Amino acid sequence: MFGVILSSLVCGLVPYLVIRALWCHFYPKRHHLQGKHVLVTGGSSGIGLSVARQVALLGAKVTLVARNVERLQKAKEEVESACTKLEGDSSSRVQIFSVDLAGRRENIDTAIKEAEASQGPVYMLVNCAGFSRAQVFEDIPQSLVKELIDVNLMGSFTVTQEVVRGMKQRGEGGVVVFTSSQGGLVGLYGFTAYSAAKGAVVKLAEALHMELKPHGITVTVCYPPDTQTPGFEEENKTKPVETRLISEAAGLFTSDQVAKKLVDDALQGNFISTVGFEGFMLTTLCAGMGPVTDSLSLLSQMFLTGLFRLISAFYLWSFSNIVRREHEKKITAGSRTKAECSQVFFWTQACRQE
Ligand SMILES: NC(=O)C1=CN([C@@H]2O[C@H](COP(=O)(O)OP(=O)(O)OC[C@H]3O[C@@H](n4cnc5c(N)ncnc54)[C@H](OP(=O)(O)O)[C@@H]3O)[C@@H](O)[C@H]2O)C=CC1
Ligand SMILES: CCCCCCCCCCCCCCCC(=O)[C@@H](N)CO
Repeated sequence: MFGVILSSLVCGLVPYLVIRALWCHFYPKRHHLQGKHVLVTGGSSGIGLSVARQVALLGAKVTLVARNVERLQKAKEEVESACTKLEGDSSSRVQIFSVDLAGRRENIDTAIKEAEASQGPVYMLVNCAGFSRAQVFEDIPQSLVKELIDVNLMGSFTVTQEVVRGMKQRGEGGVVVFTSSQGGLVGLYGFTAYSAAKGAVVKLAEALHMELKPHGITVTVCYPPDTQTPGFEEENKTKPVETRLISEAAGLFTSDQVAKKLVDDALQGNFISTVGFEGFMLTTLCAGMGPVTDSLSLLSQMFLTGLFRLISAFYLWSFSNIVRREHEKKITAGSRTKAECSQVFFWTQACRQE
């Protein structure tokens, strides 16, 4: 009986996913970017840089915001050279601003005002600036918790506040994108501080979506899995083995794959954007009472949540196996060291006695 239900669900899933992929591809876009101003925070590297390249290729004027000036300059050249085949002067297409989004609010406000003064009002804002650090709970210094929240949550909050004010006044609609993470939907080993910061971004986006809907401004949240970027390389230098093994369950993608899906979803006005089958299952399962932006996603959530909850139990079981195995390894290694220590102890004692 259970087998019949499960196999019919799985058989239904394949054609459904094909229809879904076709729908997403051919569904008409709600927003267009030709000649519009797109501001990308974290646009000098990784996912943000890929987003900047994609929107520039769609004819947008782009502002990149980050701290390091050399990386910004290099990113500007990269985006401009990607656009050489487009009509018009590509050198005036991209401008850069060096601002610390975890820093003083006046600097952030001034940069946005200057960016709008030269490229026109921001039509699309992509909050991509952020970082992650994985560490065991009790080892995380307060300063790191604060920094993770300041950059990932408060940075997005402040920039969006400033941009949305203008968007609402003009009444011409717009797009706001937040970058959370799959680790913002499920709390993972090593990500106590990071998951908290990225989870908060999701709730900020849900509430803002409700406020902005009557103004024709759509909100999208991107939930990337592990993505090959300089930020990811940095995270890997100190990441606990448990975090690495668990995260690997959702696969590894390129920043172009994540950015392409992000831009497609944002232009269609979809609230959720993710890549990969695990991403699809996770965002469907965790839809909760998030906004309904397209009927196909609502359908998946209605019919697949139960099945995906069951599947999640298997994933969680394998995750706890990873954690237990690593825990046992540490205990064995620990007791071996203790045994070695005591051997050394006896040996030195014996030497002393001699
Ligand atoms: N790569 C991954 O596996 C995943 C990434 N994400 C999220 O996607 C986003 C992009 O990540 P990714 O492309 O990997 O990161 P990168 O480190 O490659 O790029 C981060 C960008 O943000 C900028 N930035 C960081 N801190 C600040 C700050 N305080 N003020 C202004 N700009 C800042 C960086 O420039 P500069 O340092 O010069 O300021 C850089 O342009 C992040 O929010 C990340 O958490 C989510 C899930 C997975
Ligand atoms: C039906 C249920 C399906 C469940 C699938 C579960 C898969 C969970 C894996 C979560 C991966 C989290 C990666 C976070 C990456 C990240 O944010 C950092 N790399 C940032 O740099």
